[in-house]
Amino acid sequence: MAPIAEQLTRPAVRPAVHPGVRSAVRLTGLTRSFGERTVLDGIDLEIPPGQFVALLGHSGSGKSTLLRAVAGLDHDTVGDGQLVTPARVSVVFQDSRLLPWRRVLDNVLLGTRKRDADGRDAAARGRAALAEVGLAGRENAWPGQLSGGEQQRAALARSLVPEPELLLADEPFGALDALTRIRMHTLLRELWQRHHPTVLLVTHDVDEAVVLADRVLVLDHGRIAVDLTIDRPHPRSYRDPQLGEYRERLLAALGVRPDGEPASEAAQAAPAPAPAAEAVPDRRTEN
Ligand SMILES: Nc1ncnc2c1ncn2[C@@H]1O[C@H](COP(=O)(O)OP(=O)(O)OP(=O)(O)O)[C@@H](O)[C@H]1O
Repeated sequence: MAPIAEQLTRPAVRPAVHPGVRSAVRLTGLTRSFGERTVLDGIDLEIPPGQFVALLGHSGSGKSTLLRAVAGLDHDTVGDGQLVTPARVSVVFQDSRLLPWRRVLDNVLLGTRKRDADGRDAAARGRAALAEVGLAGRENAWPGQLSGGEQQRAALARSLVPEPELLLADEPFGALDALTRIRMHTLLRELWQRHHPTVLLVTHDVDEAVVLADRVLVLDHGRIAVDLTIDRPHPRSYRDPQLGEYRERLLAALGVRPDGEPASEAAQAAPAPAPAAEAVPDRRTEN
């Protein structure tokens, strides 16, 4: 066995990349620790190409750690296990991470070659991505001239330019007001429909998870404690009673009553209140 000092500096296993293959995300025995604390404890998970997955869990349960591992960004953890991801991966965070001294189009094109392998002009792709997220005409704006929601739209546009096979999103709407968040749900689902990347969305918001995702995972004590298929067609509405059932199951798994009280204090489970509804349109009809 390696000495402790060596173990502590042993880098986490990097994702193996399969270029050119529209591959699944595959985690086998994934373990990640910070010092003595094991945050991910032998996670096995397979996500087929094109699936939209939401990841829920209590604060500190390791959601971001899992996402960072999949993104290959977990430089300060130690770990083990196997990780296979597609070649083209984009990440969107809670803050847009736009560079304030670069105009919006330049931000969207950051790190992109002027022409891609097929000879397509990057600037044209950047403009098209901005148009897709509703920011046509804002190419020359400074990030500081955009609202919070617009900045997140620009971050989504930036994530689209490399045509990702896997889109990782760490609470991308967490800092937005409720109405903007609902609009962003619609946008994200539309972008998914059009480009069909595999999506792993970290969120605290059970409603966001059930209205957007086709599969919801709950992370607890370093393991996937719940793996739930949301078998409802799109467009979905928060008012859908069957979505309400999924919501209650997930809240129960998180130890929360539908009225927001901790489950341990629940003498009786109260029925779920119906939140303000807005359909998330989706041109595809799913079974
Ligand atoms: N760089 C770090 N050094 C030490 N501990 C860390 C580090 N990053 C995360 N942790 C710890 O790992 C645990 C999981 O953190 P993580 O950010 O993955 O949780 P999370 O589920 O995403 O939480 P939240 O929902 O609050 O964002 C936490 O206890 C956190 O304190």
